[in-house]
Amino acid sequence: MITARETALNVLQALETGKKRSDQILHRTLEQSALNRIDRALATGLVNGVLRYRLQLDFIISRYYHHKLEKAAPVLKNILRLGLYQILFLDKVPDWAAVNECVKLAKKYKGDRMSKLVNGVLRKITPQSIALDEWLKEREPSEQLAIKHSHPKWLVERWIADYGLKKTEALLTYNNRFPLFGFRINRLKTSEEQLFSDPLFSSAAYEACGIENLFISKEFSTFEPAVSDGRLTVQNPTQALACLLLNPVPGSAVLDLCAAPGGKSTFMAELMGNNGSVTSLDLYEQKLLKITTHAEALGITIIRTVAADARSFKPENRPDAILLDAPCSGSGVVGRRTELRWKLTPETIQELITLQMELLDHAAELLEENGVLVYATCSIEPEENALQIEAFLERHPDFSVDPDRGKVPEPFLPKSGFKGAILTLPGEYPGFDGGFAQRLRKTGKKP
Ligand SMILES: C[S@@+](CC[C@H](N)C(=O)[O-])C[C@H]1O[C@@H](n2cnc3c(N)ncnc32)[C@H](O)[C@@H]1O
Repeated sequence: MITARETALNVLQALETGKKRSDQILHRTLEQSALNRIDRALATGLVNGVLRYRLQLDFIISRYYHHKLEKAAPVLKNILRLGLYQILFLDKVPDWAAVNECVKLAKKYKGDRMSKLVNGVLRKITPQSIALDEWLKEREPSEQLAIKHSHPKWLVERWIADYGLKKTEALLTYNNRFPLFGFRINRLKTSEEQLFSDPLFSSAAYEACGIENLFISKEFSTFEPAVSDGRLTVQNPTQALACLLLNPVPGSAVLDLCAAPGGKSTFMAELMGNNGSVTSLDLYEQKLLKITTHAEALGITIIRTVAADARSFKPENRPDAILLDAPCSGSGVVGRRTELRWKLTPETIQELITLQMELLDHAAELLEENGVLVYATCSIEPEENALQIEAFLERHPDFSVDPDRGKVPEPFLPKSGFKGAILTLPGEYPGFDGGFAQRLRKTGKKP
């Protein structure tokens, strides 16, 4: 029988090739395993925890492992990380049990000599023996934060430069918390009152988030039946803010240029009372199927999907409004996507900035005078957000920022000088991801 810890090790090993995402491998592995619900949760927690805390775990292990950890076999590194993660973070697992399991795994995968080594290293580590602050005190602040909160140093340096030390530490802390789920109530099918009078949800724990018809909760499976039958959509409130900023009116024609998996297309159709048209475009046909299926469950009939490249798509009729929810670094959702922090690089951000620029330029061509363009990302990098817009406005003097706040509730607007843009940092409001949205209008005025 393969245990939860061995399952976690197998998933971590499968990830070493770097091709697949951890949630996909976990899902497939757990589907084929005979583990019970509790052990599945343990395996999932171990994989997510080890991936998130990798930098901190390796830093601590290196103080006890008297060879070069970078040169150790991946399986040995992953066993040591699994052991240390349990010692540091899992109160319910006695340290000796965690160590024994890891020693057994080392014996099975690397033989007697390595199992002795794992035993020797892990037995020396206790939470009391770790003096992280002391070990880090000579290092520069960005490196201290990077290791303490297990994020790449270059990203921490960027955030300190953009947001200062205090806000950076707050968002790093938030990124390591258990991510909350956002849910949107489908007003085409139900109301908040009706939904929560359903006995299925009468004892469910949830919290209002300051946006009408949206709430957040730790529980996903409790609300799953209402997601399947179309009363709810999983959507983080930050994502909803972009649609509220666009505020599509019933009867209008909206073009959603990067639409899959469709969270924003379906919300816009709901805001329009299922009256008008939403053209949902994405590069990948396969991804568009999700929009069609979910729109059907929601009772939405005004969405038409189109597989095309948004940099060259020509609609038959010009839309009244465009939403461009561009591909981005995702630096605002690092807490939600377990290994994203290690996959991001300054080079990938640069490539995305170029793609976003091309998408914006083509979107600009598709609008009539007076049309509205909302540009959105789930990034908190100024180069993908405010600076991208600044450069766009220089290239397109026929566009202006539009200070119409649509249906965005007051508390989510900047404290002063609203210029059509909303930036949310991860955890700035409980449960909110990081993200950006900017409302622009094609005024047609050229100097
Ligand atoms: C941030 S996601 C959109 C999320 C979506 N708006 C939602 O709320 O569910 C970006 C999407 O852009 C699509 N995409 C990337 N490059 C594209 C292109 N050149 N043309 C059209 N879609 C593209 C990706 O397939 C991806 O689904």
